[in-house]
Amino acid sequence: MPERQQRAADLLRHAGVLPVITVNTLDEARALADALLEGGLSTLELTLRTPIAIDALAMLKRERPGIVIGAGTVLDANNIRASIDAGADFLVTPGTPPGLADALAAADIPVVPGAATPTEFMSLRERGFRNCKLFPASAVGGLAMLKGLAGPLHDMRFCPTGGISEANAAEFLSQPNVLCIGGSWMLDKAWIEAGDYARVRETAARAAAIVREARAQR
Ligand SMILES: O=C[C@H](O)COP(=O)(O)O
Ligand SMILES: CC(=O)C(=O)O
Repeated sequence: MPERQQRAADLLRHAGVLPVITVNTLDEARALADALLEGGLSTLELTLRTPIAIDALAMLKRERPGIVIGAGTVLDANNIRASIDAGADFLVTPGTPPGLADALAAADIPVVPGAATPTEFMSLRERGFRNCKLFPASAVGGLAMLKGLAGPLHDMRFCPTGGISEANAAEFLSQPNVLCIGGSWMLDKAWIEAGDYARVRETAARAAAIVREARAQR
């Protein structure tokens, strides 16, 4: 577990921003991944919310080996198995009930289990997890929640996701217990429907710049 924990921490810290993408076709997956990569975001979370998701994950790992891809919306052991078989580099969950936590602890891959309350984070900590997702971050207190967790859970690090935008990204990244922020603000549904991938690329580039600036100020 500690080595996998270190790998999870390293890849989140390296990413800084984790775009959360949901795709409906393989072409859309290619176009979005390319736009994010061109914008400077080479790590992404691809959610298992659509029927094509596992095929898209496998295709991207084959065709875009330079992109680090986490499977998101991992809800059960079947999702874990399918994601690993498709080549996922890591796994992300929106929440982590005990059975899923056990299955994640047994999976030989970096994982970022999600939770929303101190008690849930403490349950994950008991199983050895130290790098977790705070979801849905803004709805459960956002920055105030992260500051509150920093004292008692001082050895835990977080990837807040949910409600983060270009406007508040820097503030989240400036929290010492934040390794990375997740979100879909660079993947606006209307831009995707319009095929406006340039807008995705530009917003991704601004997100990458926010990470660089936040790092320079730490
Ligand atoms: O389901 C939502 C994603 O996890 C990211 O949240 P967001 O769309 O508020 O950035
Ligand atoms: C909430 C999220 O990003 C997930 O579905 O894993």
